[in-house]
Amino acid sequence: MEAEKQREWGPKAWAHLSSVRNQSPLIQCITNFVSMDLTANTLLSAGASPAMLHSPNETPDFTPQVHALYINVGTLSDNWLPAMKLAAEIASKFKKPWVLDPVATGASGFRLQACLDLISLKPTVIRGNASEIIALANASVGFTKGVDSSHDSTDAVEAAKSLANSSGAVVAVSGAVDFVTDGNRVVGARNGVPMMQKITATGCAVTALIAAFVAIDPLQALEATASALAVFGVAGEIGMEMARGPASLRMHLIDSLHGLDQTTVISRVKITTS
Ligand SMILES: Nc1ncnc2c1ncn2[C@@H]1O[C@H](COP(=O)(O)OP(=O)(O)O)[C@@H](O)[C@H]1O
Ligand SMILES: Cc1ncsc1CCOP(=O)(O)O
Ligand SMILES: [Mg+2]
Repeated sequence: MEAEKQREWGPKAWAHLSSVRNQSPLIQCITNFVSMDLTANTLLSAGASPAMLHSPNETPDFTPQVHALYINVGTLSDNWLPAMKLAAEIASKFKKPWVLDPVATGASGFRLQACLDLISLKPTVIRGNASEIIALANASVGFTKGVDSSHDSTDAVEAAKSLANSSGAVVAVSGAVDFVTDGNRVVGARNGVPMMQKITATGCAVTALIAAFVAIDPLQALEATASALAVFGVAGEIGMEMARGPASLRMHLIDSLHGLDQTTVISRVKITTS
């Protein structure tokens, strides 16, 4: 029964990737300075259309036209926060899915409060590493080593369920296993390689990919999120076969994501219901 369920995920993940390629959803990204390049290139190599527009002067015109919005607080500053909140409000008003990456949310009270305020604007999906999801679920500063996690993803499954229940969002915790939950169901995506942690902004990039997958399947956010995480992980695995270290993995990961075919996705995606 479990093996049968797992076999259903490969075609599902392929269907999501194919739809992104066919529909090329427009994704507005309000993201950090570190991640802009990798995020835009990840979206392009998956077939989506990234746009890094963040001015509150253009958000009222632009956000209603996008297929999904991505907000990432990685290099948060006072003047960017109102722009993020405005974009989230407009996305919610126009029923556009939007996705939050709460980078280093436990690092300061300012960052934590910013993320809690953004979560009150009803994101469709929240994706963080284990320390970020634990900090949000506890609404407490601490738990984190800057932008990197000091916990394993398995440590954060209960926190993820609790955050999903309190926020109404699908919550994903990345790590060796990427867990995705709506507060009730929990699935685990078991693709990827540890070297992905040695490239800055892979977390940011996969959250953007989640936004693209949710853009083309907004009513099944859990399935779209798990598919995006698994597909990104498969691209990392194939990239690692050619890489000599983090810098070449970054290049090969993007190439592999661009070149993924049906047979590869269906045979390599590992998603289980836990
Ligand atoms: N130990 C690991 N094994 C396989 N993949 C991993 C591992 N750690 C992280 N990843 C992958 O790296 C990407 C970034 O995740 P992570 O490092 O947890 O996020 P962040 O960069 O936000 O801290 C995700 O696609 C995740 O699945
Ligand atoms: C290093 C760094 N500092 C602020 S944002 C950022 C990038 C974090 O990227 P990720 O969360 O994907 O590792
Ligand atoms: Mg991160």
